[in-house]
Amino acid sequence: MMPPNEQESSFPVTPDANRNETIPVQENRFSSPSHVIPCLDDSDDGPSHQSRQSSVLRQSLRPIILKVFEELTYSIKSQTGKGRYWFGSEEPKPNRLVLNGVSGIVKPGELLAMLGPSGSGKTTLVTALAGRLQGKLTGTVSYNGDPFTSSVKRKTGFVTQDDVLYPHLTVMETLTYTALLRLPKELTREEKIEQAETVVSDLGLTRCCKTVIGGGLIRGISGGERKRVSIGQEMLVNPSLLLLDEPTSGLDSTTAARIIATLRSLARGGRTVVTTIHQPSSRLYRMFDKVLVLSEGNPIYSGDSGRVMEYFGSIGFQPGSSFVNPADFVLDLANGITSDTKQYDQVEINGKLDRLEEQNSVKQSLISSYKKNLYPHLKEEVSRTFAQDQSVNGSRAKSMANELVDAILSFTKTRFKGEKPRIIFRTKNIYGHVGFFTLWPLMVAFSRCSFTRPGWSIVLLLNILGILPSL
Ligand SMILES: Nc1ncnc2c1ncn2[C@@H]1O[C@H](COP(=O)(O)OP(=O)(O)OP(=O)(O)O)[C@@H](O)[C@H]1O
Repeated sequence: MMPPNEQESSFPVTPDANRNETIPVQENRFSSPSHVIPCLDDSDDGPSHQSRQSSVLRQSLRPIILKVFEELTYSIKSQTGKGRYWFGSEEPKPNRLVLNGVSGIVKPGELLAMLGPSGSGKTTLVTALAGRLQGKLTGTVSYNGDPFTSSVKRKTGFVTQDDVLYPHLTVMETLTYTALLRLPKELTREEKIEQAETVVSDLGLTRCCKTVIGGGLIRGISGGERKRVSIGQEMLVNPSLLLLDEPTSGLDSTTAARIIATLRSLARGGRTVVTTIHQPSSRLYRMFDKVLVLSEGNPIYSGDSGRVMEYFGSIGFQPGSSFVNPADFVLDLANGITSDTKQYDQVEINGKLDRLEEQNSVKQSLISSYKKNLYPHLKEEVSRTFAQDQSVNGSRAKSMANELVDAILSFTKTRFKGEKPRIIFRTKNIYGHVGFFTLWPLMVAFSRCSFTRPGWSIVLLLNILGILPSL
């Protein structure tokens, strides 16, 4: 089957555009996932003990209200053009697009899965969202409307594909040391240890908590347990935003389902959870709230997981059977394989070249359909939520500005022994000039929340100009 020509979709709107309600977020707490099968000695933990631990965890949760990424593009220098011309000048290396115009929104309470064939850019995207991508990244990633800062970093958990764990420590030791090192100093040592114990219990690791992690030469816990320890390390700090790269790779379907259910449970507790995943079963797929499908770095679907079949059907791509796993269907499409292409596969008529051309044309058609049908609605939703961000930031900035004005008033009152604050404007004193010219632009910056925007350089300039007359 040749691809339908950039079909105009009858698909109503971007799934989320009409969905005003967010996923019901449970009580804002570190919820103990109900699905987690209790381990042998889990029964030792009394309910009061559990609730006390949960309350410790609840205190550290500061939800990231919204997360937006707009038109994200990432390119790398291709390694192919290494030949040298005469006189040592290097042949220019063409840039290779790894991500091309990726957009999306994830809200607290939601679990987003990024799907795509191997090499489609999932790891690159999740690394970019974690603020750890080196190189040329264009586009905007914002967290509650703000860029990635050290404060966001503290609230973000990132579980990488390759676990980095110390092989000689037991599971309990690993999580306890992580708790002691990463939890805030406001918590006592005992509370930190309790928190590690809660995570061990929540992730069903009680049975192996005294087993060493193991590694190349030392036999230790299983791959699934290892993955859960890595997730546990991030869960310990109770992140508002949890990013995971292939948390289920190499695991059996039951363990994988358990991990995804844990992630969904964490999302329902008020967190924003984003995970990459290779080949989810239909059972796993149903647990996702949203999916983003990538094909060679290009998005071909972004939205509600439950409406993926409806969307592709609306642009002319139907599955071969009605009992297909949606994840298999979209992954085939992302590879440019339709139900009809598979029949060609079996017959092997025109050889590989024809098939490749056809697959490329299917991919191009899907990319164009995304741009035409889904992207405009997504963009609208992004800008609508962005406006909400601005108002949230605005009110936050106003209260910060009020606090700042109060601080200035109390400073001037003590400094000038109760005189009215306008003394700042009259005095030739250096304090007056520095105070006025330094604090006024700062207030402007607060009220406009322009610390990270070009306005900040104007603020700096005003500061310098403000200090000059006093010298
Ligand atoms: N720093 C880099 N240098 C060279 N190539 C890179 C770099 N980063 C990413 N790539 C390339 O970009 C593409 C996307 O890589 P990425 O790891 O994001 O894919 P993926 O979808 O996570 O794949 P997998 O599912 O196999 O892990 C790959 O072809 C990879 O080779």
